Amino acid sequence: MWRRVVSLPPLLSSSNSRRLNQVIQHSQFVLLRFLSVKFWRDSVTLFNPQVQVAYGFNASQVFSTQAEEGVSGARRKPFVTFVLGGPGSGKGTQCTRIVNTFGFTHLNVGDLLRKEIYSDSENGSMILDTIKEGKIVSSEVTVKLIKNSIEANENSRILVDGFPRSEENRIAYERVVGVEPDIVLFFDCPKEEMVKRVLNRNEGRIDDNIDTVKERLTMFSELNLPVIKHYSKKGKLHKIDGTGTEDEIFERVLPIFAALR
Ligand SMILES: Nc1ncnc2c1ncn2[C@@H]1O[C@H](COP(=O)(O)OP(=O)(O)O)[C@@H](O)[C@H]1O
Ligand SMILES: O=c1ccn([C@@H]2O[C@H](COP(=O)(O)OP(=O)(O)O)[C@@H](O)[C@H]2O)c(=O)[nH]1
Ligand SMILES: [Mg+2]
Repeated sequence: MWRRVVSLPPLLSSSNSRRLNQVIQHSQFVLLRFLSVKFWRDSVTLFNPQVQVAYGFNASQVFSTQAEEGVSGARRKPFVTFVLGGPGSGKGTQCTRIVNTFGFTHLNVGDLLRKEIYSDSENGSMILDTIKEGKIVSSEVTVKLIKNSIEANENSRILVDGFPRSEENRIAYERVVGVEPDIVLFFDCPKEEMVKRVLNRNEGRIDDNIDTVKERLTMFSELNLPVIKHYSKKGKLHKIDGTGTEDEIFERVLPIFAALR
């Protein structure tokens, strides 16, 4: 199109025509450069992790969402389930079943913290001491680990196992992540049964001993039960009888997720 315009005017002398041609070619070059720099800048911005964090998305999520949702392209936030219950109540065991049946991703927060101990991170020794004592690791550390894991995850369904363990944990999560969980499971189990299970767990955990489990049960009653009450008031809580065989308990879990399909 540019060339056609240039070749049009017999009204111009050949030197004027050449000059006009040069001007137009230069304009074309400037325009192309402008467009390619703009495209490059937009791409860099989109893939910049800080920008992604600021806007609460990552590029892979944007693109997978577009694939999932067709034309709308709006980001769909993951469906997050918090899984709560005392030590040994069967959270991890039932999460594995939910993953296998409903395709969730399992974020075991205790495991995330234990990984920090073995990865020589700056918080490793503090986390080790806290777990050994049966206390709760500071929200600053835990929420960051959870947020990073959720952001790195491509699955739209996530189980957060063993968090929040206190109201302070819950409030920090909601402030940093910016959303509440969609539903909350609570495996309700008598203390004697929980102690029996923990002492038989046999996974070589430093906190699976009678002194730590006693402290964990105190922490559970004082700090975790208020979180459970909070979600109950909000209508998000599914209280599940955590006694009986693993199969029997999973039978109680099934309808909760089947209803979401
Ligand atoms: N219904 C059950 N009956 C007996 N033992 C169980 C049951 N569910 C889980 N366990 C066992 O109890 C221990 C604690 O279960 P786990 O899933 O790790 O609980 P949590 O994550 O709540 O601490 C594990 O050794 C597990 O195999
Ligand atoms: O959000 C969490 C989850 C775990 N922990 C620590 O990690 C320990 C083990 O947690 P895990 O969920 O692995 O134990 P479980 O309840 O499954 O026995 C807890 O006692 C706490 O010391 C914590 O501080 N905050
Ligand atoms: Mg567990």
